[in-house]
Amino acid sequence: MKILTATQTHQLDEATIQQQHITSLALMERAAQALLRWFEARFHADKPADTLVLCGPGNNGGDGLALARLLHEAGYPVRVVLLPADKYAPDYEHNLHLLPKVLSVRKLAAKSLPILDADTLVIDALFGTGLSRPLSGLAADLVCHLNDSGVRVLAVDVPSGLLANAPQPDPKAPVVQATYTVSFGLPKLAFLLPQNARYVGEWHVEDIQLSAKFIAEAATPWHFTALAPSPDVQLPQRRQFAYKNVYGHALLLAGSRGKVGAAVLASGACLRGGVGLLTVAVPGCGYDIIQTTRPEAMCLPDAEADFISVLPELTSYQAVGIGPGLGQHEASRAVLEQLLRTAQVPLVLDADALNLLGEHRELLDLLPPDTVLTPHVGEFARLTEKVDDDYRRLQLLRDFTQKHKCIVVLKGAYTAVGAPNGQVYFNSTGNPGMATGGSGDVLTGLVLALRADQRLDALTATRLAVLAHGHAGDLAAAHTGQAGLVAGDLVRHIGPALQALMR
Ligand SMILES: NC(=O)C1=CN([C@@H]2O[C@H](COP(=O)(O)OP(=O)(O)OC[C@H]3O[C@@H](n4cnc5c(N)ncnc54)[C@H](O)[C@@H]3O)[C@@H](O)[C@H]2O)[C@H](O)CC1
Ligand SMILES: [K+]
Repeated sequence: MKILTATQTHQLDEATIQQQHITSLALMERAAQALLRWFEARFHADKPADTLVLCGPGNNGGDGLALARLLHEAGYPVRVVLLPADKYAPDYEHNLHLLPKVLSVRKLAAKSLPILDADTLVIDALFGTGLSRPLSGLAADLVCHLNDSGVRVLAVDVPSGLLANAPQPDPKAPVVQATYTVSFGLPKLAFLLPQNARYVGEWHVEDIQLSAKFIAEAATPWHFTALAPSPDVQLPQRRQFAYKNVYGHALLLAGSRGKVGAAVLASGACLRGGVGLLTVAVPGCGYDIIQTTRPEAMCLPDAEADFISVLPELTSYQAVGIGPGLGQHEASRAVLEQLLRTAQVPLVLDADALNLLGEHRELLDLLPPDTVLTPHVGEFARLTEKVDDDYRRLQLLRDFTQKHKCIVVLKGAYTAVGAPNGQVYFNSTGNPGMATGGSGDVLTGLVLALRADQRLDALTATRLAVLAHGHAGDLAAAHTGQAGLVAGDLVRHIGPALQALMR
């Protein structure tokens, strides 16, 4: 699913109107109907005692007016407050005239900000994608009043004051802190960034049949990898007569004294990820552990007891993963360097392999094309630079993957997969329960399994692994709850998660 800019979103509206031979007013009515559908599904069981619709002067306000009418017709108690302006959008004017006369409609004045009771539900239809400058004056006062009141807010399209796809030009200007945001057609980039979570709240996208042709042709680096209604990336069925070579033989280098658990988790995920064969290279102290916990895997113990010091001979493998629990011993750094210099097969680098790269950045020039790196934000900062702004971090991600021709999985909520051509794919699955030790090791094992799979290209394999990892987390959390989720639960749910991604 593509993510478009505010400008492209306006063009998309125009294209929809032209291609479908409808008026802009009819498209606004569709948007309002979609909002009503969401509203009824969410609130039918606990109807708000009071719904206050705040309308700005543009089409976002027009959506609000149309929704106020529909809510009134559906029997909800509704009040409307209008933000005064020099000029109003034509469809706003039209919907204002369509409001039933019995509805309470008043123009906002500085001295009479609306009274907000705890059980009021506010609909924020002040500004949408047409926001052209930070909020000021009466609009800013109203938004501060709203945020201070602590009432529930449903933002129409975007929380007012928030730009859809760019950082806030004035960090001091207020932005609506919505409880819910209901948007149209496609998600907005702003929804996916941690720095905006407190404004966006729980977000949803409602279909309003926007032009599929325009969306297909639109150029954008941003994508959202959805699981439903059908997965954006799919795993081919296993063939009845396929040999295990099709699924590849993977080599995993992982573990050091006290961190052999990382090797256990990553190897479990690799096996559950459908790899044909798995060999795990561990320090001597990990031999019995791997042989006992993962009898399906072969094990190569290192001569050193506590860390990995020798790169195994590589000719039998279709993919190699390195990093979980590896430690940062100089001998292990040398193994990493030798791997980067000699490997002829896909590589997956995680955890301490990334920390070693960060410490020895000259090694970045050795990365073979399509190598997959799986840093969290801290590890990514060590590879690039520390930044506070999420938009800036996304730019660094695109620069890094294009410069090094690699794939970076930037882990977090909405994990971003950056491709060598600069495209970025945000993941839709997963939950906060996955912020727990070992979760990343599981992802590494799963990426490794799918990189060894001879049927998949590098980007598809990586996106599939990220989608399945998050889905496994969602399936697991349904049993354990988020707090009770541990990384081993993810491994156990990889099978069903991959099954849901089957073509
Ligand atoms: N496909 C869709 O997404 C649809 C979207 N719709 C809705 O339309 C808005 C976008 O409407 P637009 O008229 O372009 O912009 P806004 O309503 O967001 O605001 C424009 C309005 O406000 C003035 N303005 C801008 N910034 C400020 C400011 N900081 N202070 C004061 N005034 C400001 C500007 O000059 C204009 O007058 C979209 O979000 C959807 O909600 C359609 O209804 C249908 C389909
Ligand atoms: K809004």
